[in-house]
Amino acid sequence: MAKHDIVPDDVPTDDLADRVRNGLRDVEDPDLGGNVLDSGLVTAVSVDERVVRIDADLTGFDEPTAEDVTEAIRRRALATPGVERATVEGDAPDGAADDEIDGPAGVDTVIAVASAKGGVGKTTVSTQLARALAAEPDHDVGLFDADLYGPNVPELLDLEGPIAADAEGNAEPIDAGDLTAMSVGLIANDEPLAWRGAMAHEAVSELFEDTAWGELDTLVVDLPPGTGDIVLTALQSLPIDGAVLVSTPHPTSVADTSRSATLFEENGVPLLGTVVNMRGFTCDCGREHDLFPDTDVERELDKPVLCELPFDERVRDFDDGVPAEMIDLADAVRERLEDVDDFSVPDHALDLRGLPKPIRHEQATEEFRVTEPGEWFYLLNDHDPSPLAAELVAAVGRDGPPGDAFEEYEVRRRGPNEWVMAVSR
Ligand SMILES: Nc1ncnc2c1ncn2[C@@H]1O[C@H](COP(=O)(O)OP(=O)(O)OP(=O)(O)O)[C@@H](O)[C@H]1O
Repeated sequence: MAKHDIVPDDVPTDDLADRVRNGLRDVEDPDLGGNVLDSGLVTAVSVDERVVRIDADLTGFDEPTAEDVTEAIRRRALATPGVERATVEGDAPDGAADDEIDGPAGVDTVIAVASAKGGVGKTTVSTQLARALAAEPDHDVGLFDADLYGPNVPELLDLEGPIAADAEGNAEPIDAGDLTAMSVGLIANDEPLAWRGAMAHEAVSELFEDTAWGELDTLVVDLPPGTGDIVLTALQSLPIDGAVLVSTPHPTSVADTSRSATLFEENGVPLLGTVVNMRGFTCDCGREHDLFPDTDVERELDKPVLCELPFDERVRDFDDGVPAEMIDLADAVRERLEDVDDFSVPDHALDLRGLPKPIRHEQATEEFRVTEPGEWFYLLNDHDPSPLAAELVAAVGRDGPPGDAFEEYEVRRRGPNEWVMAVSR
């Protein structure tokens, strides 16, 4: 029988938090002995109507112990007359942290530029996009060249090392006119770049994290090409707010770009759209030629085309003013960022971060079961919560994929260690 069926309605809720606290004195702290309240393991108990939230400090425990103690706390809270639901939220147990790195504190927005293949104009687009964004008054922009296999930004912007360190020992980005830049090329000393998996991942994330970016409105990241491990780890570890894909209109390039789009979406990185590069050219007689008139990139990728660039010297000119197409691209990127940002998470969202994994599933399904049809259910997690969706579907007696089983269903990554699932039954 469900808990709320056996609790009389006249149990007063005003001192419910005290009664839950008293009950928690029955639960032993497996580390310090004594009870979880006096030992400081439970740091707060709060009540909203009949719903109890208990904050617990689970650091110092291994995962199985954290799981046991969390469950004991939750069950004891649920046994308190008047409690309808109980959730335990806490800091992660030792060893539960993942690979994701925190974003630079002073950087507002991180935009990644990616391509399925090398040579399609990714670096050209990232560099021009950074220049175009920096052309807006009072908009501070950085450019991070994470393309390990072809770090061409120093060459394009005429940048040279050595890289200086600030007082904390962090690398100072190089002044590149209207923007600041950092490149793996600046630390490689012209050596052949034969990076291997783990080393490559560390180089990208460490340089990103250890650069003293300061206060920036936007940081543009030129990712390595492809859909391999390095791109995957880069997009999982860097706090990317939105990604721009660069493709030529050639059908095979579009097909490869579609695979990149899937990879980004599967990893919760919002796709802002595609830049179609080298779409056509204007010949000496002044006539414009579309090289692939039959390719409709927007339809094939089902993503907005942010701009189409001609094959033209102006596009790769970094000395004079920023080409008009790039200013339009910067506007389109800003507009799309507003669309994808439009996803606010209410305070009452169920925050599963820091809880042992088996407990997370139970808490999520229990909470979800008692949401009313039509009511939104939000949960926060520190990694992709999509696998949980099938359990939510089953919890309310439905079947099929969550997109079909629910009225609304969306999963978004909002930054390192922060994923949101929003469901309306
Ligand atoms: N629209 C364009 N018109 C003319 N030349 C272009 C255009 N876009 C890119 N290029 C040129 O094409 C070449 C490849 O571009 P770029 O280096 O930007 O590609 P990439 O995808 O970053 O390549 P890699 O993966 O090798 O770093 C460069 O010489 C660049 O100047």
